[in-house]
Amino acid sequence: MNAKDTIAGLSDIDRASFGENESGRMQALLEVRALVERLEKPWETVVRMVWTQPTLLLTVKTASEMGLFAALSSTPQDGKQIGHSTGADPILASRLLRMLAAGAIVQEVGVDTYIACDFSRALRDRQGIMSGIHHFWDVGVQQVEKLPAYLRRTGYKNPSDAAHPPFESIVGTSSYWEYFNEHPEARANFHNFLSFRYAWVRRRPLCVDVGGGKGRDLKHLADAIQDDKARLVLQDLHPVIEEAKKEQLPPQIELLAHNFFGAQPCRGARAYFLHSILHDWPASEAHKILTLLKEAGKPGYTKILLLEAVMPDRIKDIEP
Ligand SMILES: C[S@@+](CC[C@H](N)C(=O)[O-])C[C@H]1O[C@@H](n2cnc3c(N)ncnc32)[C@H](O)[C@@H]1O
Repeated sequence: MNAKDTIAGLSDIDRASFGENESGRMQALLEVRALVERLEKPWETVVRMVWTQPTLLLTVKTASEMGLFAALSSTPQDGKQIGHSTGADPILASRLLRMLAAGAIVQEVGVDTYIACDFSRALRDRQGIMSGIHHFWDVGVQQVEKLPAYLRRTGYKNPSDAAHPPFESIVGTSSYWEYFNEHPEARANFHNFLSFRYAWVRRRPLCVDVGGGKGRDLKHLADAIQDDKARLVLQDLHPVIEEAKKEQLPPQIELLAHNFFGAQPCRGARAYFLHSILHDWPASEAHKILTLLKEAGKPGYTKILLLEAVMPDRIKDIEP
């Protein structure tokens, strides 16, 4: 097959090509990323990292706040019309729309003419997937800016003091969770964003989701097992549990404010589940969290289930 045919074949592939085959879709994504790395020249890679991606990110943030995604529809409109309907300078609206079209976030259908696409429609909802972009502004931007200087200052010592993490010096509070106590809107952005993550589902009659956020995983578990007698317990810090109460979770999910550095009140569970918890803590704190769960569990019966993204020793061993 020549290069032209190969490229034509690639453009026929999209998410729908894989149906329910999630692993096939992930495998294709890894292949495509590897293809980009093989094709890109170093200059192009750096441009993508320092210009294209940050610019796209700030354009999406600005477009959301301007109401630009809400102004788009399936009827083609030019930048001027869209600018007028949002109250923005039409020239600025056109410039942002061109950037969004280049990033495949809106669809360009003619010169300076655009329509909404599935992704831009999803971005209309401030509490939807867009909350991830706002979350990055809440706590990500400062880290991008200040972490290199922090590490330089500390002589490139691996951060392992849970009481004084880099976050404290960069953002000013001792942890994300402290920061969220002082900024409930930032906490809402974080948990709204997490609600979109893939869910963990296993058939177990009793599960305590430790640091389970607003209950996304337990809700999927409850839906999957369809057993309203299964006792499922959602635990997180008090303010998060208060947020979870607004989520209309299935009735068999009990909500319990609990700090995982204290003795586990729910004893002898079939499973204690920790999704993206341990990576937030140095080894000594992770050890403490697990020890408390081990003490609460029933020997030979209880399982502690960890779901974490783990870097393989070699990048080439990444599994979809
Ligand atoms: C990265 S989030 C993961 C949330 C959820 N498991 C998920 O996968 O969507 C970490 C969670 O740990 C919670 N958390 C942080 N410190 C905690 C503590 N000391 N006790 C209980 N939960 C805590 C946070 O509120 C947050 O919901």
